[in-house]
Amino acid sequence: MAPGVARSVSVLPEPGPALARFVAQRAAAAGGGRFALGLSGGSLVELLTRHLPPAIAAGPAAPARWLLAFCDERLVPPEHPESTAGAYQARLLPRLPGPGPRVLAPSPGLAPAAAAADYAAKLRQAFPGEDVPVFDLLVLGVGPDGHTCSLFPGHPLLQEKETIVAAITDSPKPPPERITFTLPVLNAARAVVFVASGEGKAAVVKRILEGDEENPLPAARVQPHSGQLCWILDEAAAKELTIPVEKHSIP
Ligand SMILES: O=C(O)[C@H](O)[C@@H](O)[C@H](O)[C@H](O)COP(=O)(O)O
Repeated sequence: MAPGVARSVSVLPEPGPALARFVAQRAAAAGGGRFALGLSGGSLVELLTRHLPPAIAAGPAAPARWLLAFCDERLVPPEHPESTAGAYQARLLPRLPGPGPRVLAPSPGLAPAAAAADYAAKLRQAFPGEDVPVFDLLVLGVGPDGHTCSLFPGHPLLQEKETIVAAITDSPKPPPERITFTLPVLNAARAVVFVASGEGKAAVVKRILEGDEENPLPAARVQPHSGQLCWILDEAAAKELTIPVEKHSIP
């Protein structure tokens, strides 16, 4: 693990409520300022839809001061069941107390390279003066192959150092055409939390958290330069770990 990164690993019977509390706590810590939050898709949509509204209702984390963006997006119409932004907008946002967050979503109907450029322009506008947007919190998932966002093992995008949003047209995880934050954005965040559940993730979680590979998996390359890196796992995803973990609590 990169020096200086404060990493915590929490193992809980059910990661959802803990993740929601973590997001709510970080949002509340933003005080009266903006809270810039990036969300990934997949199983996180249901997890956050179910658990974030009650966690927000209980505290001072006002979504009206949030900037909500998506760490990657599948290039399908917003109403398509595979659309990450579409899923959050249909399922999570209506359950947050109004007025809701400012949403930064990719523009639909563009070709991959144009969609990436358009989303990067939106980010630059939302983070004026920042070469690389600095999010307060990024919530990421991890695939069984170690991908995160739409950054896949062995893909040239892992070497991307300049652009903040890249297009991929050969995603091994369907649909094939996507856009994604690049590693510079992920590693600029003040805090990153990964969530992984289920036995199917146990082997890759062990590789990422305990391995020291010459060619690290994409999720293992997420080492926020000045921030906090948290992993929230259920017992099944953590079952192959030998490192010390926090049981039943998050930092
Ligand atoms: O839109 C996506 O596909 C995600 O951003 C992707 O990176 C996801 O987080 C992982 O594939 C894990 O997905 P699950 O949590 O559903 O296993």
